[in-house]
Amino acid sequence: MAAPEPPPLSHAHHTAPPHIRAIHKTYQKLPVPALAHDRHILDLAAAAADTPARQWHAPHLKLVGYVPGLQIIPSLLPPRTQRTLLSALLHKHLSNPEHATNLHPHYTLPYPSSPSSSDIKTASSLPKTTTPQAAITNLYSPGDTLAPHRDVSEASRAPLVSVSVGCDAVFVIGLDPATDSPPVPSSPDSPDSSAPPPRNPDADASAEAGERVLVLRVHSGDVVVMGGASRWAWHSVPRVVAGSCPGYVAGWPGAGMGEWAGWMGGKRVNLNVRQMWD
Ligand SMILES: O=C(O)CCC(=O)C(=O)O
Ligand SMILES: [Fe+2]
Repeated sequence: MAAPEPPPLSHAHHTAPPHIRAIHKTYQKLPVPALAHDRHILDLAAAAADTPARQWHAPHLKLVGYVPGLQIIPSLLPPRTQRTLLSALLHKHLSNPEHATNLHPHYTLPYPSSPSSSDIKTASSLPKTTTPQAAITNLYSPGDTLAPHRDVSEASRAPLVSVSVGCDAVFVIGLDPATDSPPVPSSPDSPDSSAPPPRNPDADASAEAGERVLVLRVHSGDVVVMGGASRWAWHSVPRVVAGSCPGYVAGWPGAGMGEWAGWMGGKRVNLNVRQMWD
């Protein structure tokens, strides 16, 4: 599904539509225990543990209906690849002062040895829909949020590829009925239709009003691909869930890190891969 025309760069300054801002606020404030039971959140890991009732789960699931073109690939990166990716990002690339980040003025860290280039190659075996020409590394702690926005700075319509490592997060994504054209329903034969979206009466009512929003719990190793109409969709991260980091990430990078041991146990890293030009 090809993405529509990119919005003009000036749209980077637009404010998110009210329904996206309202949903973002709701999940920013929801108590942690309530998150686990919230019936609007699509949690593919929970669904996988509950397969008979949730036949729509598939290893390479494409969801259509709420946000067309959005692809969610649960657990694409195996644990070893996630750890290699962390070493490549945090020890090799971001440790280089030439890649000035907002962390550099505050920290001088002892870095362990960098992964070899063959390890990095393995870590970058991501969907081939996008030629990686730029990437953003977002580093979150519980309490951090990413406000609703659209990524409109790229001249290419190629999908955004978003990789999660560490603590779980709530990811909100939706279209603006005032400016986004209505989604094209998929034909019964299209691969997208193999996975109907979960039923949710409230969400259906809001979807009828054109307010198509998906609230997703993303886990370590998941990859979200924003192609088609979802390429220019509004999205946000209202929540990073404390205490949800898997042990194999919390234990990275291993022994000998002194006070930094276990540091990743309270973090989420998002690698947002982009193609800038066609
Ligand atoms: O952290 C995420 O999952 C999303 C990051 C994002 O939307 C961005 O970097 O533009
Ligand atoms: Fe974004």
